[in-house]
Amino acid sequence: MRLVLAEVFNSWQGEGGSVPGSAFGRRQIFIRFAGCDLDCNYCDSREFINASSVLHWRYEVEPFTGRFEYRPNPARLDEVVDAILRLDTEDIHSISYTGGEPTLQVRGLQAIMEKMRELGFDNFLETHGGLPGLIKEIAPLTDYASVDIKDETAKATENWRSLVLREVESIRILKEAGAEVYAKLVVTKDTKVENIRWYASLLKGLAPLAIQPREPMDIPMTKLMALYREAALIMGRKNVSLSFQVHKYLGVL
Ligand SMILES: C[S@@+](CC[C@H](N)C(=O)[O-])C[C@H]1O[C@@H](n2cnc3c(N)ncnc32)[C@H](O)[C@@H]1O
Ligand SMILES: Nc1nc2[nH]cc(C(=O)O)c2c(=O)[nH]1
Ligand code: SF4
Ligand SMILES: [Mg+2]
Repeated sequence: MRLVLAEVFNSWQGEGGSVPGSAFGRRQIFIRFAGCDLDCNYCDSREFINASSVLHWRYEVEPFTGRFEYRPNPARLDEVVDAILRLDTEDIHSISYTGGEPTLQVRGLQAIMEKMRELGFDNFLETHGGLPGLIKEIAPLTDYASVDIKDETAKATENWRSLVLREVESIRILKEAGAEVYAKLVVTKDTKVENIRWYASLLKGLAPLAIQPREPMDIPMTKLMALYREAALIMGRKNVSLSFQVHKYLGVL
């Protein structure tokens, strides 16, 4: 089994806010897969989007040291598991599978999620949710999931509305498989209120929503407050939270 990875590191989960299913503030070991089929204009992992150009993966030998060992891609499953276990600080809430888009390598993702569950870890999936057929294959191995709802302003793909509907379908699949799931929505100063209403109507009664300002932040607080309020009026005041990328403020991966 081979995996094309970007990096493996141990950090605090910096996103998700306080919605049920969020691991915000918890220790996680992150496996960042290379490759993505979308093109969000704000993506902070753009260097890993084209998997064929990611010739090496790296793992941080000690958390927060910025010291890495580099290995050639594709990675063997056993060497990735070895890197994870070396990074285990014995306070790990779950393993976070992110990227790029982890579900694009669904066989490798399945294999490592199985292995980590066997070793007693919970699995946390960070996904754009645009591939419900692949989500179906790993849903039984998923304990927690953050599924992005790509706002129109992300310009992630041609047919944006169809992507959002597929993301909602992925949320449904993960919930039915027993995972704790929340939706994450990156918003900008140009995010439209009528789109917030549409997302909130799709998510109402299905999953809570973490609203995350795009970094570097360009959205005025009054606008962020208005978007939050629109979502809460539709979804219920206990089902919406803010989420900031706190790891960027801490200066950690
Ligand atoms: C890099 S993506 C990888 C996982 C998956 N491809 C996705 O988009 O959900 C991880 C998370 O970072 C968020 N993200 C990426 N760049 C960001 C930025 N500049 N500001 C805020 N959130 C960002 C994404 O929206 C997503 O929730
Ligand atoms: N600390 C930290 N928390 C994160 N939450 C989601 C991340 C991601 O890139 O998927 C991420 C990340 O890159 N670092
Ligand atoms: S889906 Fe995720 S990895 Fe892909 S471009 Fe968007 S934010 Fe980046
Ligand atoms: Mg990140």
